[in-house]
Amino acid sequence: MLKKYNPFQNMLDVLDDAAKRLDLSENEYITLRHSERELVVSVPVVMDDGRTEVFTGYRVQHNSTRGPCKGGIRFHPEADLDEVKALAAWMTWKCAVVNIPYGGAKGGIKCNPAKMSEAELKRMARRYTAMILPIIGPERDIPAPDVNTDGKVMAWIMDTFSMLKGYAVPGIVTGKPVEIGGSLGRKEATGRGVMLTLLNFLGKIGFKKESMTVAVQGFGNVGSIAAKLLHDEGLKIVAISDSSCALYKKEGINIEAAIAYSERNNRLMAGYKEAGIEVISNEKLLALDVDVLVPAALENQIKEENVATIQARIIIEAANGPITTYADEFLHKKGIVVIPDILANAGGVVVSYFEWVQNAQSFMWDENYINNNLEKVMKKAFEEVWQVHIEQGVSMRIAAYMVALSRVVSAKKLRGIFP
Ligand SMILES: NC(=O)C1=CN([C@@H]2O[C@H](COP(=O)(O)OP(=O)(O)OC[C@H]3O[C@@H](n4cnc5c(N)ncnc54)[C@H](O)[C@@H]3O)[C@@H](O)[C@H]2O)C=CC1
Ligand SMILES: O=C(O)CCC(=O)C(=O)O
Repeated sequence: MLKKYNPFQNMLDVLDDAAKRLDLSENEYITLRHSERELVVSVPVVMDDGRTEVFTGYRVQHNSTRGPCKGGIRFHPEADLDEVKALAAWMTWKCAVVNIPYGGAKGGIKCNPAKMSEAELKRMARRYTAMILPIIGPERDIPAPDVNTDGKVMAWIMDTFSMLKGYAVPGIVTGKPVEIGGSLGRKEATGRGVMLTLLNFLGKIGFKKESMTVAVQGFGNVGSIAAKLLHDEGLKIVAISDSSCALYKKEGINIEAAIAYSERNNRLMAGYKEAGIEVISNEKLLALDVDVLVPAALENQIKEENVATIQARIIIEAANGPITTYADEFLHKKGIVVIPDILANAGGVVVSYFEWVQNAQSFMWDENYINNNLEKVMKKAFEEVWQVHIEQGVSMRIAAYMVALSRVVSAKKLRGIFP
């Protein structure tokens, strides 16, 4: 029987370690071991067959010291309070590590979107919005897409919030369609940030990117775009997977064809054919002998049970929390580099920040401007983390937490809200 891993406990383990290395007293950071606010809501939905089903929804605000809370909303059968608490805290650290003026939040609804019609999903998203309305707002807490949510869901949330306010409020969500105030480049931003961060890292260690092999677990928004952009940079994507299958091709998969297939096939790769492609198991994908492994699906994918099988030289965490604490320590001791989630996948929230600023200005920036600014923010954050990593001799994860935690603690001191 597999162990149940608690992602919030994983977050606390790293937080305590970083706090110790920063020489923080418990008083200075104890509040950050707790969420500021945790809202659990019942979301009744009339299903297409006339039954009423009551889903459980969450919105957790971990910390708002540095600005309004920010973070995505996921629809997933395994969503629970501990998961959403961890994801909210990771948003606090992520926004601090890239130094954008936000705190951290996250939301979720425990449901199986694969078994729901679009009409049911829409009614659920609207009702959930109404239930969390008292704690969200463009100056308080701004949702965005995450697993199984996208621009369409953000548009429903924006519409519901706007209906209840009586006027259009585009700044209530980010990641919405461009036609209603979304930002150019947001859809690609998380995958772009993953690509930029990997290139920043390769630049430091002097590896040549051309012909490096890559395996990507998860082929949704983040994984498919990271795969496409890494492929465009000359890396060879030899394996991809999603919840329906995992695929391997030694010579490199045709990523554009794979993305086109997934879009036609309800975002699933099962049944995809290409000369020389093999179906493998998800476990085998994680254990492939590749240069770079990109977990881009869910938490706790690399854990005690399978960490010894990992052969990749570099793991870049496109997903939030894909590696448990035990596995992280194991990989560190083995010399496998892990580029941590709060740095590697921060591109999404950076462009969300640009979207929110554009909404406040009622102005639209062009895509080159957005991508160039994203690149600058990601580079600066990488350099800051790298410096701590080298100077303190700690893993990049601990270094990233140290950068983030010192920013949040110093903001708390400045605001005089200590402890
Ligand atoms: N969407 C965004 O802007 C951001 C997302 N993230 C994180 O990236 C990860 C992926 O999110 P999205 O791409 O947005 O979600 P998505 O819903 O677009 O894609 C998730 C993908 O993972 C696959 N998947 C699910 N379970 C799997 C399993 N056991 N094995 C292999 N594949 C599996 C799904 O089939 C799908 O292809 C999550 O951890 C999310 O929190 C992080 C930063 C921003
Ligand atoms: O774009 C955002 O506001 C947050 C995206 C997100 O949920 C994440 O970075 O995990």
